[in-house]
Amino acid sequence: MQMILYLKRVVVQKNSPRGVHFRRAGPRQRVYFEPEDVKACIVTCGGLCPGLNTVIRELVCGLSHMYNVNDVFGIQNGYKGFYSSNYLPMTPKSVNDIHKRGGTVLGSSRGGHDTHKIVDNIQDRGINQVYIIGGDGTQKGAYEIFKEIRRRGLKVAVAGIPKTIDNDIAVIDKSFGFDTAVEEAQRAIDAAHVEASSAENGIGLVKLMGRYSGFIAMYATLASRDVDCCLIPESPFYLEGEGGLFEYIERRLKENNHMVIVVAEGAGQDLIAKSIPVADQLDASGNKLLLDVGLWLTHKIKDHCKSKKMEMTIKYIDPTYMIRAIPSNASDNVYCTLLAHSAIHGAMAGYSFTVGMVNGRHAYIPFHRVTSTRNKVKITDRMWARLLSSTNQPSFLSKEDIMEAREAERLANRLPVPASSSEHTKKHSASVLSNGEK
Ligand SMILES: Nc1ncnc2c1ncn2[C@@H]1O[C@H](COP(=O)(O)OP(=O)(O)O)[C@@H](O)[C@H]1O
Ligand SMILES: O=P(O)(O)OC[C@H]1O[C@](O)(COP(=O)(O)O)[C@@H](O)[C@@H]1O
Ligand SMILES: [Mg+2]
Repeated sequence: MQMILYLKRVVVQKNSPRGVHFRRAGPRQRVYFEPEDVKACIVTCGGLCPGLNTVIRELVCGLSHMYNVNDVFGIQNGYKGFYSSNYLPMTPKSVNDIHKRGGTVLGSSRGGHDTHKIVDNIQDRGINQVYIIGGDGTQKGAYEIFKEIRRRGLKVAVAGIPKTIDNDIAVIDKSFGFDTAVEEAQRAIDAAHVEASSAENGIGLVKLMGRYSGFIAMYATLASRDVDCCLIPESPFYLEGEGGLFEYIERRLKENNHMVIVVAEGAGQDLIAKSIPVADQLDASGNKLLLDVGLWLTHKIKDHCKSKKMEMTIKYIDPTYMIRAIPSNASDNVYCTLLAHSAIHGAMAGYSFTVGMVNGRHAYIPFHRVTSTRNKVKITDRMWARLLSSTNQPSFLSKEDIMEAREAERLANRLPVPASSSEHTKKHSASVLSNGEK
């Protein structure tokens, strides 16, 4: 069984003359597996995300209702559960209500990916469909499992379903749970706004998730309209001097008596490291553990205002785990259902892949495509420009920084050097092209 690519023209990217084609997701006329021979398992890995239980439910119910597959098992607590825990039998009845709960009924974990032990167990237990729900690390793990399965010549389909609250998975339009997280973040921003506006020179500071990508912070800011400044990892900022954060805070407080700052957890890590030098620490999966930018900023702002003899109050709200521990909202529930169904159709057809929506269409994506890069906010793109104009915050960038970021983006996308006068027009038409199939 092979990963089959490029049969259906679904996605055409602007820079590749022949385009990059992914196979369109959906039911196939002919399936590879006989339903009565299927033994499927489901695992959830990495951090939590709204919608995990919905995906699990729809995998179990979809396999049963669409293909009459009833031998489905849950792997407990992430990858290590393949070789260290009992496999849980799952039925449509046992998962009937789980989509109403946050978290994952299967449990999750970081670390513990031992490819050989995992594939040994898949082989010994006669599993022939493996559904793996998780983020970038998990999809790398799924690819390793797929390669080992292929090396051993096993007839096992591996279906990756990308999850991450940070929305940092490459290629796909959006990860499930992201909308729910942005919606929940509004409650924290509202609280920060109420606290700030009820004090004299009040500052509300909200920290949101986003290790390397500031999508939650950016969308939560755009949605709220109460935010005066949004800080994300992709846009370095500085505190002191002209155009710095302190100057902006002073101005905003003078103008409006209060302000709200949203900071993504990965923002300003270089600044913190400079002021509090500590050795890098990693979690069990090898991800860098971040220093608390919210707490650090709170102290820095307080110290600055004290040195300027400015009376002020700052309230720091950290809702990070609250926004990912809730059940998914209606639109994420629908999205989770479609992803689960696409995964089932692909696995039944015998493919191995990561499933996802690409330019509005569900597609089967080769694992390496989603694991080789990370989706990040482009600070030279329209969305970040919209945010800057909605908050009125400083960009913290010099003209040189912007040119440098544009050049890096141009090189990464292998775009031609723009003629300066027609640069905007060219960029615009290229973006339009990249968003459509034709
Ligand atoms: N490069 C890799 N190769 C194999 N497994 C990996 C790799 N990176 C992470 N994993 C495994 O994937 C799981 C989840 O990874 P992690 O980074 O914690 O979360 P996420 O998948 O959400 O990014 C962990 O069990 C980890 O051991
Ligand atoms: O404390 P934990 O659960 O290890 O994870 C915290 C991290 O998980 C995230 O939610 C992302 O997790 P994933 O990599 O699992 O998608 C980050 O935003 C955050 O830094
Ligand atoms: Mg990750």
